[in-house]
Parts: sequence; structure tokens; C-alpha cells
Amino acid sequence: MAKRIDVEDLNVYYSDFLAVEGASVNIAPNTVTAFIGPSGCGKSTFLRTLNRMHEVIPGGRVQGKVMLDGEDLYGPGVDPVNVRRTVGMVFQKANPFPTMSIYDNVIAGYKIAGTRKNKRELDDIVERSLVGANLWEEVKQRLNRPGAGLSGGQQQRLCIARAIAVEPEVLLMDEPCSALDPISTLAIEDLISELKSSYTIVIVTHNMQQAARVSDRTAFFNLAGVGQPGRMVEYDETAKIFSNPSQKATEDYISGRFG
Ligand SMILES: Nc1ncnc2c1ncn2[C@@H]1O[C@H](COP(=O)(O)OP(=O)(O)OP(=O)(O)O)[C@@H](O)[C@H]1O
Repeated sequence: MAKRIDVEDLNVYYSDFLAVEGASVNIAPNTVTAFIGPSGCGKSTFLRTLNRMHEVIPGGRVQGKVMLDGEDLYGPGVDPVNVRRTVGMVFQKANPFPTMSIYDNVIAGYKIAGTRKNKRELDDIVERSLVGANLWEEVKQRLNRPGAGLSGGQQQRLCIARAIAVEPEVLLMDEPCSALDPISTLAIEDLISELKSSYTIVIVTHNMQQAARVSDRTAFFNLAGVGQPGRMVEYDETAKIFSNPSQKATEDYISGRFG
């Protein structure tokens, strides 16, 4: 079941460096939210706080609250590994395990967690996930071939299949199309629109047309200057952000006047 995400006044640090300051956001279940903004304003950093991947980086820490259906992800006793299972992530560069078969890539999350499943159950998971990622028809005859033998767009869909195989409730995507050609990009965008019925999706993108095409709501991040923390300047319906933003900085950015 897709979950809602509520972030309250989050500060995100790399050791002493405050990378994102005072970010708050309320994300409804079964929606797509896009994070846009200039390079270095903290989009990826903020995204990684939503599944506790930020703290894997040495010196990475947060202040504030990230709630998933009202439960604080950073509360005492919360297991970060469990958080990352519930909140899956897809990265900029498709990163299938190259020598592993397509089949084994999809079930990698279960193997790593040491979850025991019989062959029939695993077959079902593989088919369901590849169907969900719109890749099944293209690979069903070659499930035992290495993941690295797929095209870039197929590899990215394989990574999406791997992410959804463990049945997350939220999917985070960090520039998932930046290494893809326009056709593969459209395939991923179509897929994002389909996945929305099952998951809450948050995507970082540099492509404003993409944000406009796939997202329901958009958050614009900005940076006051070099060495300053990034801030979430405006967060609203995507149609509003792109047609009638309330902040001048947002308007300058989306109209290309950013400088
Ligand atoms: N591992 C790290 N250690 C220290 N500082 C980091 C680290 N990763 C990012 N930063 C810093 O945090 C700030 C935000 O970076 P982040 O990558 O989140 O920005 P971004 O908006 O996603 O940028 P881009 O659009 O270029 O990917 C930057 O000043 C960056 O240099």
C-alpha cells in the first residue's frame, strides 16, 4: 500500500556542512512528486533522507522529522534496513549486478536479506516485477542471461523491477532517465505514471518537461549562494509551478532566466 510522506523542518548535514535547511513537504500517497532546481541545491541529498540512505555517507546526519504514514523514520528503534525495503530507490545510472542473471537481479533484495522462498514463489516475484516494470515481454525468453546484456533503458527498467520486487510502498528515483535516450526516457515516464497506482513516487529530475509530464506536484529547490544551504523555495501543484509560480526565483528558473 502506498504511504504518505510528511517531512517537518528538516536540516541535512554532511558533518558540519548544512546542505539543506528547513525543508518541509507533505506528499500524498499514489502521487508523483518532482524535485527540481539548479545543481548543488540539495535535491539528491534531500531525496536520500527519505529512506535513510543519507546516513550511509560518513558525516551524514539529519535534524527534524521524516514521517511515513505518521511514523518517524528516524525514531528510536526504527531499523534503517527495513526503512530502505519500504522506501525503494532507483539511481541515475542503471546499476544491475552485471554478472548476475536478469532473474537473479530481480530477486537480489530477497537474496541479500536471506529471505527463503521456493522456486515457484521466486518465479512469481520475477514475473510480477518484470511485468510491473514493463520489461517482461522483452526478457522472458532470456531470464538466465546477464543483466549487463540489456540496453541502457532495459537495464534501468530491470533496476525498477528489482526495486519493486520487494514490494516497497514508496519509490524514490534520482534522475532515472538522465543516461537514457528519448525513447527509453518516454518508456520510463509511462512506467512512472503506471506505477503511481501502486506507489508513492518522488523523482529528482533536471528535465523540466519531464517534471511537467510525470508529476502531480513539484518542489523547487534553490541555493542562495556558494557554500549556503539549499532550501525548498516553493512546493505546489505542478501545473501551478509551471504556469504561475508564486516565487520569482521559481519563475526565473523555469523560464530559463536563472543565473
Ligand atoms: N558525500 C558528500 N559529502 C559532502 N558534501 C556533499 C556530498 N554529496 C553532496 N554534497 C554537497 O551537498 C550539496 C547538495 O548536493 P546534492 O548532490 O544533493 O545537490 P543536487 O541538487 O542533487 O545537485 P545535482 O543536480 O548536481 O545532482 C552540494 O553542496 C554538494 O557538494
